[in-house]
Amino acid sequence: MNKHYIAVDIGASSGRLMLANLENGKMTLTEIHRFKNGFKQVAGHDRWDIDHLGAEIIAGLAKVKQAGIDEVTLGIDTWAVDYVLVDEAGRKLADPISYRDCRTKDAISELTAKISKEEIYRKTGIQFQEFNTLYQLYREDQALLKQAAKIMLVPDYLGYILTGKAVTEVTNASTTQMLNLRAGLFDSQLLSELGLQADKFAPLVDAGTYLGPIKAELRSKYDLPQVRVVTVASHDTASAVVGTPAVGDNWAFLSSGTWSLLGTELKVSENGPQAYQANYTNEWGAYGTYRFLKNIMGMWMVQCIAKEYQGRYSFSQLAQLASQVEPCQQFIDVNDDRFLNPPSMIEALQAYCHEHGQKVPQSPGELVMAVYSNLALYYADQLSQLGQILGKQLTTLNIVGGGSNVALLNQLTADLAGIKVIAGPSEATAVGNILVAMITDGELADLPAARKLVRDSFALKTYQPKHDYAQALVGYQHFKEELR
Ligand SMILES: Nc1ncnc2c1ncn2[C@@H]1O[C@H](COP(=O)(O)OP(=O)(O)O)[C@@H](O)[C@H]1O
Ligand SMILES: C[C@H](O)[C@H](O)[C@@H](O)C(=O)COP(=O)(O)O
Ligand SMILES: [Mg+2]
Repeated sequence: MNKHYIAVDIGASSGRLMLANLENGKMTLTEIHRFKNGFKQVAGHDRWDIDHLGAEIIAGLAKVKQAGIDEVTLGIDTWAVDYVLVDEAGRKLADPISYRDCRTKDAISELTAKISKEEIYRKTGIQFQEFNTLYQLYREDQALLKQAAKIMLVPDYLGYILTGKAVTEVTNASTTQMLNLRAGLFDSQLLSELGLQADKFAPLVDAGTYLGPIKAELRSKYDLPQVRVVTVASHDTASAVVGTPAVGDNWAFLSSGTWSLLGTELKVSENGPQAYQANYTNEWGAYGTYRFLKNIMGMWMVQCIAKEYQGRYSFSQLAQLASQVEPCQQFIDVNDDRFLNPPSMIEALQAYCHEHGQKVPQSPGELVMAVYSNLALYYADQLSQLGQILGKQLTTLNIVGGGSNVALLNQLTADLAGIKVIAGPSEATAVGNILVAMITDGELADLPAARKLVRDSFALKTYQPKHDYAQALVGYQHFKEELR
């Protein structure tokens, strides 16, 4: 492949530009640029620094040019649900508010007093999370919303500032909980509940749509290569699923990053009563698929612990400390709302254990093992529920993302879920981003061919169940019953 592909993958904790090369039927990824992401309190809300993210993309592209590459194809994927309000002149009206901001507290109960949860789920098939765009817009500053010409989801906004072209890519648009499954459009009733018209959003496009060239003024101002921007599966989890090296039909994925997104890929959405009761979501995937998944709190909890130790321990050091601690010494519902954005994760974990009569973790290793153990218990529980809802026997769990680097957690998950775990690639999101651009360019035929390339290119590790945690699993079920 004499073409160069760049993935811009911006997760909640970090962003990266990854350069792909294809030789002898194998893809290699080179990290060109990595930068921190995160939100800060600005003007009364937790906000992302969207200009910083734009500047880091430019900085990464300048490095590509300095490396002697004059022409690239680029895709952008980021976290979901959050948006930028843009005026008629295309200027942002404010920095985007983070989904972890408290402004949407109790918004679901308020909005669903007007239109029932059952009706919203029948229309959209999307999980109820208070941070969904639907509730953010419901709580948005109405004057600012009126002043806005367009609502742009974060990756679409970043594509817009690079090219001047505005679109709304569907994998990420589905996370708003405003897309109607049957119509394939923003639902008119939900829009009217918000006092919005459909043209408040740019036109919907499928993943893999060519967006346009980078603006000439950016190229000259920053000495950048020629850049063709393709709107890929712009929800990072959608790209992660594309990049999952799955084979056959009985597989589940765990996109393990700031969030743990556990689910499987469907050809037809599943928004029946069982899925509704279990709060599973039908986020749209690339190529007409659906990502039937559940959000689990994820490595966010470890990120917070690491931050509270002022970065004294790297993530691998924390995993090493955790490996010296017996697993499953306490039971914690990792999806308890208190863990979404606590002032102190350590205090939240310890208070939870006090309240529920569980052994209180104290040391860094005990805290991280408590998180790993209860993430793995939650994964095991959800895999069982996933199989029941879909009536299928799931035999393999593909773990991708940064969390797939944690051998201890991969093994614990295999043991507790009694399932084969295949770990990697850790940068599956970036890989999936590039695969969609390659399919658009005709460099790859389709999704199965793309996933074969992933299997042929990246070292994957397999973990078979080998330790018996029957007692912990029984204890966890009792703990869950007590929570009800
Ligand atoms: N070598 C490692 N050892 C332990 N944990 C790791 C390692 N590498 C990554 N992680 C975990 O993966 C997380 C980052 O995953 P990543 O997919 O990059 O997140 P995101 O895309 O949400 O920014 C870190 O917060 C950390 O918990
Ligand atoms: C808020 C959403 O649920 C979140 O964006 C999730 O869908 C996601 O994609 C998180 O990706 P990370 O790479 O930040 O874990
Ligand atoms: Mg990510």
